[in-house]
Amino acid sequence: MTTVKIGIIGGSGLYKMDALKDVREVSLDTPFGSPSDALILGTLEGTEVAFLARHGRGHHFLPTELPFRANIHALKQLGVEYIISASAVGSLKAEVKPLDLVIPDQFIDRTKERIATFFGEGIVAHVAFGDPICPQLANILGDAVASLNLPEVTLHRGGTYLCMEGPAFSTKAESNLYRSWGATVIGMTNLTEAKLAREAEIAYATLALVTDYDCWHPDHDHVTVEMVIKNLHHNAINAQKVIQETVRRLAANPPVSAAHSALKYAILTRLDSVPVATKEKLALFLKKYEEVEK
Ligand SMILES: CSC[C@H]1O[C@H](OP(=O)(O)O)[C@H](O)[C@@H]1O
Ligand SMILES: Nc1ncnc2[nH]cnc12
Repeated sequence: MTTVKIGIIGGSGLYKMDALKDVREVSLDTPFGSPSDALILGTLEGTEVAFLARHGRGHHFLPTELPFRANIHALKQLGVEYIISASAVGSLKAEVKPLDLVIPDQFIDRTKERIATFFGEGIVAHVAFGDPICPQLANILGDAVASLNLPEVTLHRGGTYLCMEGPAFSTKAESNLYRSWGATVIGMTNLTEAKLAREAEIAYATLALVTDYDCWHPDHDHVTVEMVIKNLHHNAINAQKVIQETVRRLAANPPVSAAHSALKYAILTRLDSVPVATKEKLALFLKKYEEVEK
């Protein structure tokens, strides 16, 4: 199979990358079911990348229904070492305006109905997640945004992404609570994805595209899908420019990331005592450590 080091996960409003060349589709199966859609392989700035529409190209999956594990496993199967995620978010701070770009460096978890690990069924692992976003990849993403001088867009490097369950948007009381916690933006997808990427030893960073002020701002209407879609169109154009520039920089200088060895000290279970079926399911993640244990 082709090896692809850079994966792109497109969120709401980013269902394809127009600049991709030599485009091919691959439908992959995984021990965790089927990914959200076929993976789109192609070259961007001369570098082979894999693109996946997080909710499917026709936006079929609720955040809760997303096959997060299959998506990350499928990217790992291709050889992906870096994931650039693009996501629509609401702003929880006055200075972070719709159409601004945020590169979060932290998460707060308010999800409740998701499986956010590949482990279990006879194997226990606890990955470090104090820095959930790869700082090196986030820097490259930030530098790419800064170099583009996008009109009317402010870049915010760092910030906390509060990940809620959805699908309904927040109540005003919730939105204000998250503001009191210091959260910067709110969305429904990225924390789960970042955790699984870490377990899969893939460096992960997010380009968060602000579409609204959620429902807390006294001078702005409460978020609606109509509002999000209107701003997403503009955001999707910016997102593609940023991703293209990020891929160019990343391919020229791929950084070493702590994420690439996240499992080194995380697995508590002796691999020779793991049930065969579990070992087979996780073979893609464990093979490098099995050789060490032998
Ligand atoms: C369309 S508004 C809510 C929807 O948008 C965000 O999606 P994504 O993170 O995939 O860009 C948010 O998380 C919700 O899923
Ligand atoms: N206000 C909001 N809350 C949750 N997810 C969002 N995605 C875009 N805007 C959002």
